[in-house]
Amino acid sequence: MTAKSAPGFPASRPRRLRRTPALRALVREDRLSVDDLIWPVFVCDGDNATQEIASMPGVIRRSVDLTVEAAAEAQAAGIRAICLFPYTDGTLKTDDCAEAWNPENLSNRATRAIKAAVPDIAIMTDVALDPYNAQGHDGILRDGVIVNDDSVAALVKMAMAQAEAGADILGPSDMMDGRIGAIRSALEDAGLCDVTIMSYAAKYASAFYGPFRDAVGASGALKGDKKTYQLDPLNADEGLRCVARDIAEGADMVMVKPGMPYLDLCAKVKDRFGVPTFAYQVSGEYAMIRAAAGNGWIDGEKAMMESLMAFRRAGCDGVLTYFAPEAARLIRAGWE
Ligand SMILES: NCC(=O)CCC(=O)O
Repeated sequence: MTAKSAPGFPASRPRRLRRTPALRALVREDRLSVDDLIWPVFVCDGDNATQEIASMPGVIRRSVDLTVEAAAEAQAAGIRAICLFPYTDGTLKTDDCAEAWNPENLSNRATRAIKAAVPDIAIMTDVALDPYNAQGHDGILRDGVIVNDDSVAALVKMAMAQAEAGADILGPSDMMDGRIGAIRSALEDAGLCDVTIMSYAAKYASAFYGPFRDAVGASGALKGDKKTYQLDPLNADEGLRCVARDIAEGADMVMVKPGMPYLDLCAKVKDRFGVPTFAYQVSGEYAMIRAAAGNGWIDGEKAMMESLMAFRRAGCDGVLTYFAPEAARLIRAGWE
């Protein structure tokens, strides 16, 4: 369209509109706003406790009390939503993953505490069994096989405990078949019809999740890989079919994950379905930018902001990013 209607040189000199900051601002096609950011936070046990995560410099785990403080600070910075990830002690990991639906588990305690103190920030929770699974998988493993339907039954119990704790957005990240429909009907049956679901709909089997597994204490536990449930990085059509299915089953929002290597999927999802579309800029993407910046190889702030703008350009309504507090600060300071 643009190419067909564009006049040739010298009638068209696109650099005319790039000459000054004012002209560039006038014709800028999109904006990155603090409203677009969801901040993933890691929660650990203890009081007034923080723990560093070696593979994610600048990211820490916080005890529930400090997570509440961080949520209040995030809200003051304009961030609308945080996403909770618990670091689960090894002694609580079992083959049946029962800690996942304990109403008093770390994630549910954090949700209640944040809701009580910072009621306006949206809380997203992670629905997947891996933090609670002695086998490190997102589903239940039997005789070396991830069993789909029993995993879905466990995920429903987990999702319901999170919804009852006050989560605003459930984020099923497990990639089992049929979990969105099962969670949606359980919510309806329980009268929790306003709880939203952001489905990790197109989640790829990716090497970029490595630092996250350190952050939630799952790296040691995982045996094998997740290729029987997460998507093959070469499959775009299959990703789109999963998105279509999850929307049909009751997802309010969908996510593509990881983010930067899968921007093509983000654009296709938004174009094809027109639903609220999010990307997860995952731990490995964060770690790469931080590591390169830490070595002086790239300008960390510029690379971070450019990476986040790319999600908007690709059509995403928002992005889950560990950079959220830093990006919020720069956006509010008028970053261009
Ligand atoms: N279910 C959440 C994740 O797997 C996050 C991955 C990452 O940040 O690497």
